[in-house]
Amino acid sequence: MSNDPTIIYTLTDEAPLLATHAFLPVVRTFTKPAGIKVDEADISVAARILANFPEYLTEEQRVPDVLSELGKKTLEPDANIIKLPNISASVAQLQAAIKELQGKGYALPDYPSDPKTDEEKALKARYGKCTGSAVNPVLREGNSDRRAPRAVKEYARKNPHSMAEWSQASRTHVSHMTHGDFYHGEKSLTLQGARDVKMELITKSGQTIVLKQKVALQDGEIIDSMFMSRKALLDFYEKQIEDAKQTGVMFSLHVKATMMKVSHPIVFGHCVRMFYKEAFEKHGALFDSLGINVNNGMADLYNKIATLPASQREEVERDLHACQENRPALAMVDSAKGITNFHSPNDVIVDASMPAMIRAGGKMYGADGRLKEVKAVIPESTFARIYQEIINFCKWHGAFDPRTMGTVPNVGLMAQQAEEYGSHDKTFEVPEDGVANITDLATGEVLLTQNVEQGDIWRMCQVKDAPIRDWVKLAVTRARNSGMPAVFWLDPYRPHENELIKKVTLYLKDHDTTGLDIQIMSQVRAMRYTLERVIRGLDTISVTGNILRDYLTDLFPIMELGTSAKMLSIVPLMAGGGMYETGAGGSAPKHVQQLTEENHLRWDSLGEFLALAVSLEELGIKTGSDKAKVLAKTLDAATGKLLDNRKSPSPKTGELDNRGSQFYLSLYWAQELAAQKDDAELAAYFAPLAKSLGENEQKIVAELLAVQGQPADIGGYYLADTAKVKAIMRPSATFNGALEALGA
Ligand SMILES: NC(=O)C1=CN([C@@H]2O[C@H](COP(=O)(O)OP(=O)(O)OC[C@H]3O[C@@H](n4cnc5c(N)ncnc54)[C@H](OP(=O)(O)O)[C@@H]3O)[C@@H](O)[C@H]2O)C=CC1
Ligand SMILES: O=C(O)CCC(=O)C(=O)O
Ligand SMILES: [Mg+2]
Repeated sequence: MSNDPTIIYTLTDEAPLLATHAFLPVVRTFTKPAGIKVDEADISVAARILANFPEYLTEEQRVPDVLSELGKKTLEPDANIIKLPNISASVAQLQAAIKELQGKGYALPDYPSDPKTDEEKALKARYGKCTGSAVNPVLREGNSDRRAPRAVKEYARKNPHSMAEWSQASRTHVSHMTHGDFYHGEKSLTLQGARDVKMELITKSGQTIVLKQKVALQDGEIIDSMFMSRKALLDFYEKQIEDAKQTGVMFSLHVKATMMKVSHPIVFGHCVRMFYKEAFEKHGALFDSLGINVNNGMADLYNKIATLPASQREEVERDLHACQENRPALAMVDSAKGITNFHSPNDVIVDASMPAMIRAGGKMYGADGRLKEVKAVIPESTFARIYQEIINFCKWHGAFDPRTMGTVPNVGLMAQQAEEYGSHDKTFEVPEDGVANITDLATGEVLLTQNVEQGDIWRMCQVKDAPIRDWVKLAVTRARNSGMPAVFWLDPYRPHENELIKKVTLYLKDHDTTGLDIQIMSQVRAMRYTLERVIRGLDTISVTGNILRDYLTDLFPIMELGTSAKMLSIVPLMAGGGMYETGAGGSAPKHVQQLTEENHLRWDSLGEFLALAVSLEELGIKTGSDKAKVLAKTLDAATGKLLDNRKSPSPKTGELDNRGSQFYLSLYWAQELAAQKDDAELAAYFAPLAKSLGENEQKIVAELLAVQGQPADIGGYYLADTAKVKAIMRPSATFNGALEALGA
């Protein structure tokens, strides 16, 4: 290994991966004269599957466990990682990926959706490592700093995106549980001294079932024990479904089955079964025999009944339709294709789906392709209330105006698998009625206890002390650097957050906060306070736990900028390194479809441009490389110019797309470098590129546009053919030649 300063660039999935294949040669061309190495780390879902099953593969097919290696790298002070959004796979996506890999000659075992033997159970658990949010928790060894850079905010002010109107008469609302959910029965404590604990269930009959053998806890760590009652959840669903039917609004369920990969598929499945109650009662045995698990969505059911003889299948379909007749209309994910809210648990992901609904004036698409008012069902009340508050606000004040609204950056507690998002290995569907205890392994002392019933979802969450200290420090630093007030969204009535408040109050004393406006407010008050400021054009930092970090960093960017893809998303790693995420959004599967059908990639790499500039700046500071700093400064200027000149990708085929936008970024970056006075060597180095790209602008754009309008074959979805992707993503011989002239 050389000691050259290195940026590690992740290769992920779908649209971001496609864009990366075009962008990496640009990055390498520009960083080369500063002696910066750019390494690749393939953390795609396909690579993660292959890394997990070496014994099924030939020597040549095996791949190293890049994700684990990258996870280790985040603990080193010189880590500099650009992290693109990756697929957090649902079971259906996992199965599709396995099928594609098998078809490509990788002898992977089938996914056992209904495991019977111990061997099958072990296999399912092994595949489980590749599902859900399997990447981010491994890499996020730091807290989160997400904001709209000034240039991006200014651009949005000058070029406002569409915002639908809100009516005061809108019947759209949020429904959440009012008892029996995680919020209402939560217990929490801060540990005095390190301990090892186990999670056990003492059943009514006196039997002890150890659900988790050992969790090693640190001194000062906050732990919570909470459960969701199955009975309360089912009652809640029944009432909400009926209420939507009676009042004539559409029903839509919003969960986060990707990040909450154990609990939310169960929460989702109960809703689907309740909606189709009569059909499930009638055909329960048949569904079991087919191995149907609606925790994976109705898509799984329809796929499995397709194997039945026609008459039997038709009967089931008739019964499902009969249920629909008596139930409210469902919000659609894709009305043209008849895909409902229940199709797959990861089709409606709450952090993005609720803001999209609010932006659309509180409406979602119905089966007839028209926008309609909805009952947004978010069972867990813990965070659902913020959405009702913003809905109330919009009904009263109307839609937000991107031209005048203030900005809401976020400082989020995230490090070391903080809070709910780190709780998967400590989440259980309770097998029998009993008492669920978190018990000290050495002394037998019961730390937290809950009375639970069969089918309840019980979990333990943790947040370590060091990440909390770091989060408070980051909040103070951001408040100081931005001059904005900072609000900790913490609710003293929630046991966990009450423990956090104690620590926040204490750790704030470690810092000089003179002249800063730092407050602590419960979520609903914090939302109201922030929104009152937002409509007056005032900025407010939200300082939140992990879930609200996720929710708010889609919510506010989608209102302010139209998308969270334009966010700067930094993870200052606690060990001293940095990870730079690109935006806050996901990988938008429909973008790939447009590319393969029409050879147009609408994905906007702006988040990547912003991330790279910060990555270069940090690398410059840490390694004392003035050249890296110049690269950072000029890249920022080029990004500003890209926005001013409106060279972002268009969603429409036949217009400038991701590739065109990358070309303009390269042109402006080269021009900025050639024009700057800080480093004469770099100016001279990039002058010829600036000239050739400038002179050939029309020709390159024409070459890039010429390929659009026809299908493009990338040789796969989860494991595309890299050579094909590179050829498709780099169709301009003139642009490629100009980069190659500098040795790219
Ligand atoms: N950090 C990560 O690794 C994350 C990964 N994900 C994963 O991404 C997938 C999709 O998740 P979903 O919740 O639908 O969120 P997305 O952010 O992918 O989708 C919401 C919408 O935002 C727009 N969008 C997002 N990013 C861009 C971009 N760079 N350029 C242009 N438009 C963009 C698209 O809208 P339109 O085109 O209509 O304008 C898209 O349909 C899932 O697999 C999820 O797990 C999700 C969030 C973060
Ligand atoms: O890891 C994931 O699945 C999604 C992450 C996410 O939505 C976020 O961090 O904003
Ligand atoms: Mg998110």
